[in-house]
Amino acid sequence: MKPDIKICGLKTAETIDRALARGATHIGFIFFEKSPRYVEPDIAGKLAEPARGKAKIVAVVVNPTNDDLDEIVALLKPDILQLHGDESPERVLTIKAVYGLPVMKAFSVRTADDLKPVEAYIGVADRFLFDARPPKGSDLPGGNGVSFDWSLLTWLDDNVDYMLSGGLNKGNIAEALAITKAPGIDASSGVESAPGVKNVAMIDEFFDAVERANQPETASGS
Ligand SMILES: O=C(O)c1ccccc1NCC(=O)[C@H](O)[C@H](O)COP(=O)(O)O
Repeated sequence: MKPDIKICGLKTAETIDRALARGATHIGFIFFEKSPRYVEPDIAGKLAEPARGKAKIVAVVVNPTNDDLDEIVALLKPDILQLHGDESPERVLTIKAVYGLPVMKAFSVRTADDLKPVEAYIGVADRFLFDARPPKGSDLPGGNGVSFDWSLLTWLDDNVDYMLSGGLNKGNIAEALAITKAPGIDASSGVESAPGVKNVAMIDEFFDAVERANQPETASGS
């Protein structure tokens, strides 16, 4: 089955249009000021308008305060909040109750142990996003362009709904999907020509690679 496809860290109308035209199911805006993908909430709100009703608008936040969320929710009107920090299950429940929005909880993965905390969020978060653990020295909790061992996800129960993330690009997405059968995928650096600079040709190439990976195999001899 074709996975949901999220293009994250968008900052321009041109790249949002291309992601939508190619069938992105989710578009993400980054509200982490140190990121080269950071956008002011009011700008993100304007950029997101063409996507409304076509793709889910995702606000990516890291350990947000209530004031942060008040502003982002008012100006962006997201469909989903992606919590990409150390938010506890209790904090996730509070955020869901206050804002009435589904939450996608991100986890940084390098070893099997990194998946143990997931259990406490089952039935709490609406979806998970499994990203690679940031490399040493990185200031960014996400958007580092590095992958993790995808086979770690094969233990997951079929009813754990998630997006696979971390260093996905046109060259590795077929293998990532073959190993994980992920119900959703997320790409950022892999469709950028420089940190924070999305590239329409690379967006096209990524979607082309996903389409190729999803073509049914033709029976041999037919
Ligand atoms: O992308 C960022 O700059 C970022 C900063 C702070 C928190 C999260 C961030 N990204 C979240 C995402 O969903 C990215 O798409 C994900 O980490 C994958 O990024 P990449 O490895 O570059 O494809």
